[in-house]
Amino acid sequence: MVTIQGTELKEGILKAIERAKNLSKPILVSEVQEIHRIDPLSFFAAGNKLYLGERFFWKDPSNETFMIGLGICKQIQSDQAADRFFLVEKEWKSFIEDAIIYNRYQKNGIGPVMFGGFSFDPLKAKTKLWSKYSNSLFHIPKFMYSELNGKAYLTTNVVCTQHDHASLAEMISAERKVFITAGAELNEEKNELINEEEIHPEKWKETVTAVVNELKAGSLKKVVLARETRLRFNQTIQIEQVLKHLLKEQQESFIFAFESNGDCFIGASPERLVKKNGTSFLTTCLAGSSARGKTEEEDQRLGNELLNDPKNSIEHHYVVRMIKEAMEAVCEEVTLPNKTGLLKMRDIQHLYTPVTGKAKKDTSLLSLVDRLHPTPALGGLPKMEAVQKIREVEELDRGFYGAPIGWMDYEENGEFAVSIRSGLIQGDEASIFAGCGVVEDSIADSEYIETKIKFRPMLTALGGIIK
Ligand SMILES: C=C(O[C@H]1C=CC=C(C(=O)O)[C@@H]1O)C(=O)O
Ligand SMILES: [Mg+2]
Repeated sequence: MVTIQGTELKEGILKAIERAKNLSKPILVSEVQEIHRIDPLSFFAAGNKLYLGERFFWKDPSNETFMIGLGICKQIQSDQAADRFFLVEKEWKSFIEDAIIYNRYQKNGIGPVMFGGFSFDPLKAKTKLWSKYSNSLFHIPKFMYSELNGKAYLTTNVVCTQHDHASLAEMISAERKVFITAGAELNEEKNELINEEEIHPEKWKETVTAVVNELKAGSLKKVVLARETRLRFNQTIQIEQVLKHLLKEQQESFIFAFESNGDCFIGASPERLVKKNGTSFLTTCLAGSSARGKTEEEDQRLGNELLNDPKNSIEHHYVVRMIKEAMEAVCEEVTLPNKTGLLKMRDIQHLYTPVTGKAKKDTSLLSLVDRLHPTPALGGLPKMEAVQKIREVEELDRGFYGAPIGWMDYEENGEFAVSIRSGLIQGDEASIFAGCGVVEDSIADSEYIETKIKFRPMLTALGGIIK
């Protein structure tokens, strides 16, 4: 049983109504309370009735951070392409500027937090597939459960206008009591796949070959090409079931779900784009892939082959080169290990180089997202030329796939992942996405097999592959 005192919230709401009158603008009240641990997935599921379509779920690879948001108290969204990272940051700052915040805990990821992301390329023509997601889209939840190193917190956010009344506090307290004490049951119905359609695989391979030929001839070094598989199930896909599966099978990954207007973008990405804590930044180079072995020996052999494979090494090296340069431009110091490592997930292993840096003063999280996205793990090298090439030749509307997804708090700390190994759930259908780094030595058939492996985590979690 979780008991929550509502005294600060009530006081805050009274103050906020007054402030809203004086400043003629809506005012946010945010209250943080330490609470007993709740299973993060059942908190998400508890929002199923009241907040369906307005929820998010986030877990980091260390399994030390869970953030689950229910309801939307404010949305930041835009389809504008120019300065999109800067504009989101500006709107966020102005939203929290006059906020009344009750938070006595020195932690990142509690209090006012915005969660969301960006599309891969705002200049690519948008299709119906992604009509429910603006090119920049962030939600500030009404209620957020954060679990940080085993401690649990509940943030309640309320936006007050001058026309609101003190009774708002009682309404909010009653609302949160319902889902905090409900202890939601997970729906155990399994999703059953009834149709699977790879979107034009032969054409995709032809594009890969055509791009390889261009790489041999011109100044482009690498282009990441992605494709889609469309799935249909016997019933409305149970998002909780998909998350449950990902949480169990993809523990080394970021796990995210982001609902918008009835659709849900969901995935288990092993790739960190950037994490900020004060002036410390952490980012990751992840590119170059191989299957996992069936036995310990085979797995080690495949890992060693990957570490020594020239084609995969060059794929990886381009990412390291670009990220190092981007970090050096904004950091006092940048640290990289001198040897490439391996990162192993259930279905796949990758070449891996973590990068840490101490940022120069006033380097914001979103300015670094802007600098890094897309790294050559999702775009290519040189960056602008590669993105232009993808825009021209790729059939897929990537939408939020391959782009920054994550959160930022009111002190501007936060974390973004690169949203790969992901899919878009739309009722009883879903699209899943996978891409791979095409370099001069790429062979279309091998890249095709690589994307097949990259579909597996989402396909399995959706119920499309029975283990
Ligand atoms: C583009 C994807 O993966 C990237 C991240 C790691 C390894 C990659 C590769 O080896 O090609 C890709 O660059 C994807 O999973 O859809
Ligand atoms: Mg690759």
